[in-house]
Amino acid sequence: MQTEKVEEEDAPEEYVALCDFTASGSEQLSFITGDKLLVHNKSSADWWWAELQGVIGYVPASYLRLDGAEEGDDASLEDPWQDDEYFGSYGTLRLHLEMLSDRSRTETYRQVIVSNSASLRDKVVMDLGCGTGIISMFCAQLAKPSMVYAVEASSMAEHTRQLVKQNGCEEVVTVLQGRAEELELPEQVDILVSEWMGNCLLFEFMVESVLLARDRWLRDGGVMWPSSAALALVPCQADSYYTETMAFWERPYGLDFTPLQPLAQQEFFTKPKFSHLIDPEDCLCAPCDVICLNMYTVQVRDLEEMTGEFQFCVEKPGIFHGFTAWFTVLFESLEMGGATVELNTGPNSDPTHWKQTLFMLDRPIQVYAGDSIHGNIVLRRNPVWRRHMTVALHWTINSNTDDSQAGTKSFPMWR
Ligand SMILES: N=C(N)NCC[C@H]1O[C@@H](n2cnc3c(N)ncnc32)[C@H](O)[C@@H]1O
Repeated sequence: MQTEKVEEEDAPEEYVALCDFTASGSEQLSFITGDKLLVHNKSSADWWWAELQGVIGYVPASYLRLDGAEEGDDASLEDPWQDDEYFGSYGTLRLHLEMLSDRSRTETYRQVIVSNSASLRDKVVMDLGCGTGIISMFCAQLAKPSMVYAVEASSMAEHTRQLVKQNGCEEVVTVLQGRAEELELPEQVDILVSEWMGNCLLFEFMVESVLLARDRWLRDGGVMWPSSAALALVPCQADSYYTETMAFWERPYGLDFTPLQPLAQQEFFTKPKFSHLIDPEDCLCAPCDVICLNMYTVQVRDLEEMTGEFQFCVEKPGIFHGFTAWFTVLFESLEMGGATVELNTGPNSDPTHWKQTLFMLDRPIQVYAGDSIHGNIVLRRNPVWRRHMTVALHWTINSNTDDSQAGTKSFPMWR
């Protein structure tokens, strides 16, 4: 006898919060570490529909663990650094091809070596996260250091050894495979050079490895390349992105699809848009540096939460769709008074593979010349997923034309 399988509505499951979460929109649910949430619907891998003390909303799935499960039970929490996935991705050519094809990035590092070639003579260098070894081979070809330790944790290292030999650099360059902060070097280094910057400067948090290696292997008076880093921010228009992802639903093929707009907002505006190429014309005013890192003094603990204030004066009327961020790094000269080299990934410089990062507000706001937009940005490192962070923006618009408006929004990157 055929019995009809009755689809049981999945009974809600109880999860416990592993860390605090601050909602960035009315459809999300805030909670604090230890809160017990009832998950009613795992609507996507990243966001679940849950209830806390009678209130319902979206919550980030990665912040939760099934109640009663032990720390070790959750395989995905085995490695908060996600090293297998992370170094696995760098064991293939795709990302190295992208980085090597970025001429602005790669030529800047070459220029740093060339303009310091005399001072590099007889120096000991560490190239942290050398990838295919391009920076190390620039050192060996364009200067005469006594030794370059090319450190690479991914399986690319074995190919890097071959490239070093293929290019006649094996006398100077030693490739070491492993995490830089765990490796034993035979000596301290005079220069720690690394290309560690991620989207929005910090994503991947490879910078933590650079700081740990600095503390362990850079000799007193040694040089960090980059020497400093700054995150820039600007209020901006993003009309084409808004039109493509939100306005589109107003009259597609003469139909009214506006009921999908809340979904579009959740899907397209909840996370930052990486690889955004902002047109300089879309900047509503001059950018400002909101976070600055001195690579000699910044500490790993400082990376947990970084806050930057901003005060913008709108230079032209337009639509305030959101904020765009990018970074600049500086390479100080080895010679006193020598020229500093800059790598700027902003809209007025040669484009790089990082492009810029766009943070879309939930709703566009008309602004006028003379309006002020002030507030702050908070980069909060994910307490569970150590390569991820949340970027929270708080702003107030004071206008002579309109009533003042205030807003706040948190963007997970990515967990
Ligand atoms: N955003 C970036 N510039 N990523 C570059 C990352 C490169 O450094 C390597 N890498 C990242 N972290 C480490 C580390 N702690 N130790 C050694 N290599 C590393 C990674 O395998 C890749 O080849």
